[in-house]
Amino acid sequence: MAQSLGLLSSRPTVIMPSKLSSSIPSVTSIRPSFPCPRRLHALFVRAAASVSPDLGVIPFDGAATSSIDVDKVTESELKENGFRSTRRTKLVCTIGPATCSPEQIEALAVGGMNVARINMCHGTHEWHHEVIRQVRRLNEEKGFAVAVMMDTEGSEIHMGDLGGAASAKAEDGEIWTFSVRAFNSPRPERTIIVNYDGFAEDVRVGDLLLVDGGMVRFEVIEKIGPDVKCRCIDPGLLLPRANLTFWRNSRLVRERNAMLPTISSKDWLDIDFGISEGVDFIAVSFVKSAEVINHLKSYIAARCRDKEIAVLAKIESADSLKNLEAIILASDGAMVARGDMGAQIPLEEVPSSQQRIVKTCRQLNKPVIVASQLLDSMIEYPTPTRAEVADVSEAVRQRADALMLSGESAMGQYPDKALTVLRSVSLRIERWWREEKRHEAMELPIVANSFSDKIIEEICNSAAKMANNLGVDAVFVFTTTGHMASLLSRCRPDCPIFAFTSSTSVRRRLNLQWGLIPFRLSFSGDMESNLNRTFALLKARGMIQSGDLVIALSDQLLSIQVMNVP
Ligand SMILES: Nc1ncnc2c1ncn2[C@@H]1O[C@H](COP(=O)(O)OP(=O)(O)OP(=O)(O)O)[C@@H](O)[C@H]1O
Ligand SMILES: CC(=O)C(=O)O
Ligand SMILES: [K+]
Ligand SMILES: [Mg+2]
Repeated sequence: MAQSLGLLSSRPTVIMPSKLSSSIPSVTSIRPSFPCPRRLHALFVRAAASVSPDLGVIPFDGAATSSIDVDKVTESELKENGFRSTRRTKLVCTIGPATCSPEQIEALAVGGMNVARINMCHGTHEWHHEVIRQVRRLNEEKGFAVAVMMDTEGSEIHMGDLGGAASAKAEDGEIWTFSVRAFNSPRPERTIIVNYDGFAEDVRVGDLLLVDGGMVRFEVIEKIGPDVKCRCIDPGLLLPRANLTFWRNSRLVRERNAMLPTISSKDWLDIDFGISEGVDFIAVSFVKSAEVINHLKSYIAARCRDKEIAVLAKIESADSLKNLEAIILASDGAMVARGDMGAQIPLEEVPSSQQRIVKTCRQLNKPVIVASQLLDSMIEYPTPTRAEVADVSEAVRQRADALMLSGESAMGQYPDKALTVLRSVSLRIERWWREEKRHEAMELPIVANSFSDKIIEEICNSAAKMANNLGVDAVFVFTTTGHMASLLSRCRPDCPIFAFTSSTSVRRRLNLQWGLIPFRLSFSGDMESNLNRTFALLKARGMIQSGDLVIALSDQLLSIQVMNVP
């Protein structure tokens, strides 16, 4: 069932502007017949049009005005449970062998996936292309707004694949060889290929070699040319292309590998691929400084003028924590990549780093994802551990924008169940904290760097405060660039935020941000008519009801209105 319905059309097809047939009523005939909304309080903050040159009025597009894009899942959630109970925390799923079929991707979307992540450490461009195609098809045919995030490999040291094996078990006391040799013939047993040529020179006998942040540990016992012999001291499962770090005297060793570029030659090719595929986000692994983010952003800007790709900084190294504020300021968002982070800083420092990153992102108005091992045991088991549920709750309580599944959805046995756990824990914890009014207010510094942005920011702060004080059902924001919606999200109001944008790509990018329910809708500079039409469209689909109290904002008019749905 298609999810882009004309107001008066019951045709079960997607109505794309170009495909609208003459049988669809014209704009004038679909105007709702009820009178304009009764204003409880009408507050207009109008500023001269010149303050915001980028907020031009979108041409009134007759064809597109008759429809609104929303997916069936959002629609039925709103219908059945009302605004208040919608999930605010967004969910990112890594797509892998367990979830790459069209049916599996759809099951994830239905289960609440907001962003699909593809990890360029694995798979071919053809494989990733097919995944992206499936996500796009789902969006077009079913009205979803699932964004695609490409995650770069980065040039940190990692193992090669395991000669086709899905995993290998390393037992206590076993001797394994780590080598930079290229083996043509079948490789000898217990041999692991390392991607970094300087490996044998950099390690020393006595060093500890940590696989995957310490999931398996080895001690270096001998170096023979390019081969490094190691004894397993903490047994475990080796996974293909797992990350490797080495430690000396309890400290992470940063030898020449510290000089490896953040974006490798292979990463640049992957980024070109991502640009050509029109991915929505590029997450950069092992960011060390803001420069690399600035460099990538100008690279992207020079190559795609018509579409925007947001750049997310993955915070997973000691360097990235050192330069945190500058990196986040330069980026469009960040990821707390706890997997590698736990291999680069002491494990006991990971929780406080997470809290610091989440807070910094919120203050700087950048979306933040908490990632890795949230439900790790669900790779193998159908129920999470209590500790995992507590970990998910903590990230929700910190009000991170999004939570991410890695192995749980990429190669685990219970991807859908893992997503259900994230969804239900998020909903429950959000409601609990909201009802008990347990959230501490956070000081939100001004992020605007122009006067027009400052106006928008003040409007959002005031609207969020009003929304809480008046107990409104939802804030509606008509946003061209998405910026106003994200500033509202930053305030983390008690009610959900309906974000209307005429751009499908802005809609997808907004889907990563806390509390936003993004809709695609063409709108004009005339708020009266925008509101009437939006109310009519949403009411026709049962998503709002007469009497609902809403606050409506527009980034074109710079206005705040409070009203009951007529
Ligand atoms: N496209 C893929 N093809 C095959 N396996 C995959 C794919 N994506 C993920 N996996 C599997 O899922 C596991 C966990 O996912 P993922 O690699 O995303 O973890 P991660 O810790 O987030 O990675 P990284 O730190 O490299 O970004 C991987 O070790 C791999 O076995
Ligand atoms: C997600 C990721 O890259 C990590 O946790 O290391
Ligand atoms: K990666
Ligand atoms: Mg990582």
